[in-house]
Amino acid sequence: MNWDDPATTSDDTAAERLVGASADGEDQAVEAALRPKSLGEFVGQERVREQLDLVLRAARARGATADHVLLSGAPGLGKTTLSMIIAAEMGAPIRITSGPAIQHAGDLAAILSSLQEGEVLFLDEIHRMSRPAEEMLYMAMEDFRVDVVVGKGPGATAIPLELPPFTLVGATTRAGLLPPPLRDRFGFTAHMEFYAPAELERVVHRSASLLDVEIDTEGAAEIAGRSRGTPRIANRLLRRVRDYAQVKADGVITRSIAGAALGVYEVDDRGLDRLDRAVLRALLKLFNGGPVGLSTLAVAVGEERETVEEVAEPFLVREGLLARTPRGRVATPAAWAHLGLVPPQAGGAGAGQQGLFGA
Ligand SMILES: Nc1ncnc2c1ncn2[C@@H]1O[C@H](COP(=O)(O)OP(=O)(O)OP(=O)(O)O)[C@@H](O)[C@H]1O
Ligand SMILES: [Mg+2]
Repeated sequence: MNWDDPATTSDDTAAERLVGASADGEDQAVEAALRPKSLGEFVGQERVREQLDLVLRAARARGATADHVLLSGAPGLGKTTLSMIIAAEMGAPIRITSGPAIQHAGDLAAILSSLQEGEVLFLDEIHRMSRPAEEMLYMAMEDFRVDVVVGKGPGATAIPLELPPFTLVGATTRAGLLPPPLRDRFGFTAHMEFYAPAELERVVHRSASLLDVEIDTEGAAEIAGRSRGTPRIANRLLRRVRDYAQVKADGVITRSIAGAALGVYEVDDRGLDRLDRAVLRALLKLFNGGPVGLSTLAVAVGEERETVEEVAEPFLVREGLLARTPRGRVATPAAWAHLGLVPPQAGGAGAGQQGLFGA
């Protein structure tokens, strides 16, 4: 597909973008090797780390099972990693499942009743659990008990079942979607923030050394700066830059190698990819910076509304390049600057034309 040409249409889903935050097949294969195994190894998130350290230390000192923990944050920020660290720090086994995998309360009852004392139950995408399972979980979390319903209709009876104490670690990208009774049953909620460039630099250095790749300080900074505040993206960009360094150079990653490699993959110095830039370019060039409706903008870049709204816009908004207003999408001054264009009002009549054939 050609995102540079606003007229090109495509049914591509942009799912395999290099700067996408969710895990692709290759990520899943290598992530296990790159996952920090202890709180000490976990880079950044100082506040969350400190709070969690206290929770876990106190529980250990009491010889008790740790309180239930809710991890909320965008994809790729380290929720699964932290859940494994919690188990490791408690010296406890971990059972991993997810909201969508638990469709019936019975599925959950089976898991809960087979837990060992002190075990960590990691429930990923907890906001996507079915309603009956959710209600069963309330009681399990609070009273370490479930009611198993036997039989159907008027003859059905609930048999109470005692559970061993366990630690539920729930993860969600959408904490706002959790019903308050569920949210309230967690003893501790960790809000994971996007990482600062310096933190991502440390992630890149750490991963490079695990992958046995040589990288200098500036090379790591270059990758970190394009990683959208997300360790998963930093690790993925590192792998692509490593390939480039191996094929085109001596394998050592420097600033110029990283820049050239990510240029090949069209990830710019701010971490925008072709889709992001196509949306911005259409907004600036075709609609003079807006406001323009989402549907019109989507047609202009030849994408589905949802792709523009859910794939491109969140990062553009976060970067302060695009604003969603009641009248439509509007480019900010930073957007004009990023694409090297001059906003119309700044230069008088016709100024928006400048750079029309350039950028
Ligand atoms: N603080 C960190 N330090 C070092 N590496 C990290 C850190 N956080 C995440 N990573 C790396 O980023 C990758 C993605 O992390 P993880 O799978 O834990 O994200 P997630 O929040 O569970 O994402 P999703 O919402 O998609 O499930 C892992 O390979 C891990 O190695
Ligand atoms: Mg995860």
